Amino acid sequence: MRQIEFFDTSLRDGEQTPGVSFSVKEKVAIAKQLEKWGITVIEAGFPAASPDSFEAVREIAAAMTTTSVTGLARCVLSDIDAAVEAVKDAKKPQIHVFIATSPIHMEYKLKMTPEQVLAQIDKCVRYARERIEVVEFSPEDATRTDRDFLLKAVQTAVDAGATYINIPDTVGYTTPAEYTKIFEFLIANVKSEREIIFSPHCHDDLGMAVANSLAAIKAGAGRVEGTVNGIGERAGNAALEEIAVALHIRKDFYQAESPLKLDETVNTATMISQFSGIAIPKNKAVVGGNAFAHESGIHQDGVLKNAQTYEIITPELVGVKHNSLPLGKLSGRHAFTDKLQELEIAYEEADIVPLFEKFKKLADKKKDITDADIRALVAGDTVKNLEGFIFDSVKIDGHTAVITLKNQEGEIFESTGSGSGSIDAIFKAIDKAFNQEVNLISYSVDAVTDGIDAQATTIISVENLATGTIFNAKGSDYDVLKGGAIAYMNANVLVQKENTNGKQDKISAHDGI
Ligand SMILES: CC(=O)SCCNC(=O)CCNC(=O)[C@H](O)C(C)(C)COP(=O)(O)OP(=O)(O)OC[C@H]1O[C@@H](n2cnc3c(N)ncnc32)[C@H](O)[C@@H]1OP(=O)(O)O
Ligand SMILES: CC(C)C(=O)C(=O)O
Repeated sequence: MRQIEFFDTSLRDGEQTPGVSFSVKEKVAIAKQLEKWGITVIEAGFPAASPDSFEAVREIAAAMTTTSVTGLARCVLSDIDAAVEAVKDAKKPQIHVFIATSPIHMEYKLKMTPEQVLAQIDKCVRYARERIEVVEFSPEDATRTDRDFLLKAVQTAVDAGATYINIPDTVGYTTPAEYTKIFEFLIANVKSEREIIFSPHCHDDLGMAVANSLAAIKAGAGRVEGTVNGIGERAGNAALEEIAVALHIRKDFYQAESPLKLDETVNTATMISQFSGIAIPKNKAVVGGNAFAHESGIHQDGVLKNAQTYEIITPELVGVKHNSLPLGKLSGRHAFTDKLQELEIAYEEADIVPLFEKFKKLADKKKDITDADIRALVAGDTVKNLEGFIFDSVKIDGHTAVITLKNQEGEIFESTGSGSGSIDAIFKAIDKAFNQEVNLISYSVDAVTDGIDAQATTIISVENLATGTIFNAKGSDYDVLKGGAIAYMNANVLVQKENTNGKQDKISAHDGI
């Protein structure tokens, strides 16, 4: 099996992400984590860019024990001097020299002829190689470079002493099939006595950075460049964690493996996200929050029976403790009962159908169903056992409320009330529906779950004016008004029962609901 070298440029190209700037201390901490992860070479910065860039590369070079450290330099002697000075104390120092070779870059940016560019490559790679043994050369914008000129540029660098040839897709322009041909062409035609190692360096402008990098590996590249979480200039670079996991999962196809300790992947990704301030998208491959979450009923059922039905990557592989089956409107009964068991909620088989229906109604309105939601849903469900009315809906129009109640025969009662505010109007509507003398003693609302769409529990105390008995009742819903209406209706049901069955002792919320 071929071992692919992993070259991480999170601290150089990754820091070119608009808005990202790592402190020297952060860079050293990241480099230590990259070494723990198993990265072969860290491009620690562009030493000529600023004193801090230089200092970070110097400190990282001194701190690494097994990982190679390189610094980027233009084909400018003073840049190479700065890079050499910064990496020279590394146990395994390298230098990375680049110059653009595409017509547009040569003519408009460098204002150099192709011959001048070739002469500069020869001079600068030789200069670097006289100072540091391992030199990498990059013909910038290689994928928009004329193939024959690209071969000349690469051959010039190899003849001048470069060991590594990096073929950057600087503007994310290439495709897997085209990039494959470029690598096959160069590998077949570059002449050297020494072993030359080729690498892809891909940007994600067309969303193909990882696919292009993998295509290059398949075509014979022995090293791959990229960043953690794919951070980098514009749309970013190829995400190294995705490449490493793709090699691992599709060993059968790539016949190549990464040196990474994959169970350090999530730790590394989290650190980069925290220090860069760039959040990891939930749906990102390998390290996104949803990478091991199964939402829909058919998937959840499959995963409960055998995780491999819908999981090609085990969460443990990349350092995640376990997968998750978040409950939502697309969940099925298997996942719902699994959650009741996980939360150790006792239930009768007969409860499952009505509880599940209630859960589905809640899930239609609330995106993230949390454990607390499930507990509140099950606790509040006892209202169905009460005789009399079941709350159906509430509509508010200004200070007027229209409530709908259903009795056990399925008959619908609508009642309207007006008040000084929404709650007052709802309670007046319920008073009318029950037509009994009730005095509201206290009313309080508590958020019982997280988020702006959290469920709230309303706790109500009322006095039955006919008997003087105090009743407590509660109601839970994601809609505070509806929760209040349910609580007040529950209290009224208790009052109605007493008026029908004779005087009761004071009834607490738990007794009542
Ligand atoms: C594709 C990539 O990611 S390349 C890496 C990008 N990274 C950076 O740019 C690092 C941060 N950069 C910097 O701090 C600065 O740009 C510096 C210190 C490198 C240079 O700053 P300045 O000397 O002020 O030049 P400036 O950035 O304005 O322009 C770049 C100059 O380098 C030249 N140049 C660009 N690339 C190369 C190269 N590979 N080899 C030689 N010259 C180059 C440009 O033609 C231009 O030259 P000019 O001044 O004669 O027109
Ligand atoms: C310097 C090179 C490797 C680069 O970052 C690019 O071309 O994107």
